[in-house]
Amino acid sequence: MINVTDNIEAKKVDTLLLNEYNYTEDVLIQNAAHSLFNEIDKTVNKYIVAVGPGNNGADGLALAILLHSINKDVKIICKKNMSIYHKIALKIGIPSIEHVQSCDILIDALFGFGFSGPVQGYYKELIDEINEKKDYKIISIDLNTAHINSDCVLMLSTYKQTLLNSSIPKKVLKIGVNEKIYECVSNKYIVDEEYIGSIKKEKNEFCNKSDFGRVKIYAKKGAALLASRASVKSGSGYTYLISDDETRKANLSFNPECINSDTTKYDVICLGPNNGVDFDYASIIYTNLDKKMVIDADALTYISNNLEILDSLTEDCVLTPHPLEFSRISGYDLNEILEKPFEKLEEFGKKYKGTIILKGKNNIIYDGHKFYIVNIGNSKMANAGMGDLLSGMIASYLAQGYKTRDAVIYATYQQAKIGRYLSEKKDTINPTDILSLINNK
Ligand SMILES: NC(=O)C1=CN([C@@H]2O[C@H](COP(=O)(O)OP(=O)(O)OC[C@H]3O[C@@H](n4cnc5c(N)ncnc54)[C@H](OP(=O)(O)O)[C@@H]3O)[C@@H](O)[C@H]2O)[C@@H](O)CC1
Ligand SMILES: Nc1ncnc2c1ncn2[C@@H]1O[C@H](COP(=O)(O)OP(=O)(O)O)[C@@H](O)[C@H]1O
Repeated sequence: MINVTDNIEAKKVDTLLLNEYNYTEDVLIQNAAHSLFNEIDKTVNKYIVAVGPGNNGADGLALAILLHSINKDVKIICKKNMSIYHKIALKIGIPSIEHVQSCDILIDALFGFGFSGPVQGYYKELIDEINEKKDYKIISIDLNTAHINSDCVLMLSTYKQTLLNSSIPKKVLKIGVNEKIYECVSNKYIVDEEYIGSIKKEKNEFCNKSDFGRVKIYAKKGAALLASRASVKSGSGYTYLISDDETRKANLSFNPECINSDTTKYDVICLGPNNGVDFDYASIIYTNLDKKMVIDADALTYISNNLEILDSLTEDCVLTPHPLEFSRISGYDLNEILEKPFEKLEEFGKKYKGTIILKGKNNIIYDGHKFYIVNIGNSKMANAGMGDLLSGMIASYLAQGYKTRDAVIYATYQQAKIGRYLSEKKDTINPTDILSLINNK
């Protein structure tokens, strides 16, 4: 998985690599430049590198030197940079220009994580000029310098936290440092295919349906159909729906594999999708504390009026709020949650047991120790019922024996991955579209 760092953590990584592991700035800059060089489009000819005063600028200069080595038409705009790469660039004849000219790619190597706003004077004027003249593609190194209209950001070594809220295309490039080294600095990770592959459970040839657990869902209306169908399709051995007559009747034709009656034998309960807020969730929760539990939607609203329930939750409980539901159960201000989701989840997670997922573009999963971010979904998925579907999927993977945290990660990733696949074909992605593709190879 890829570590996520805010600016303070990125600086700590820098210090750690230099002081504890004996890397030098030059080794890191060289590694960064080679990774950038490998990634950058070399089918075009004209490049301009806008160079800032620090190491972000040095990365840009080292890249310019590599582009020059393969005879590309590369120029630099550099008012000041004390690194050796500036001297080399000038010595080998890379032209230094003062104003932006026509080119194919402009590389923004002005500022990285060492920047602290606002930008004024010379750099402000240069940035305005870069944005104004734009007949080129702008590629930013590590972070897009304030207000630059970047087309792509190539992050170095870690995912930069501020870019979680940006829709600019981006990629993390390795710079020859083992990711485990970052673990003592950051506990935030972007979930990737590699991690999903490592937690995926394969089915034993001699298995039986009872090996894949029993899910009992308390839900009503369309939400009940979505959650229970998602549980069935994600592979739980048995799914039971506890609901009203009308819903069960509809479920019979929509979801024939689901069992429309109660059971005393089950491993997981999923509480809440459109189940009403006047239901007695407290007694179900208190009598099932030995089971795994997914608490969603109306059950979360009920808890916000019965907060003492939070104290009894176990490590095997999953809360699945969207930001407003999280605000209701935590008492935190909604804007504060949106601005500082990690801090707020940590504050909440230190008080109560279990795993929580804060849903949205960035699904942030916190298990009391680490944050796992699933950010491959898209806004076409923002419509009612998506959360109900997710609850059913999480319950299903819990029943199949996934660790609590991993069940949430696996379900969220599968849902978002289908959403990503469908986004190429559709403008709106409904939960039923996702349902039809759950478990497809
Ligand atoms: N460790 C790693 O993982 C690796 C990191 N690497 C690279 O290093 C980058 C970080 O480098 P960095 O620390 O030198 O900071 P950087 O972003 O170049 O800016 C600092 C300069 O900007 C100046 N400045 C700041 N704000 C300003 C303002 N508002 N207006 C005007 N000036 C302002 C500031 O001035 P000062 O505050 O010192 O007066 C200083 O001169 C990182 O993003 C990545 O690209 C790679 O090389 C390889 C491995
Ligand atoms: N902008 C977005 N980008 C990606 N995924 C989104 C976005 N908005 C919502 N989602 C997904 O949709 C679901 C929203 O859940 P929720 O708000 O509880 O929906 P509902 O209550 O209608 O079931 C989550 O799984 C989330 O991942």
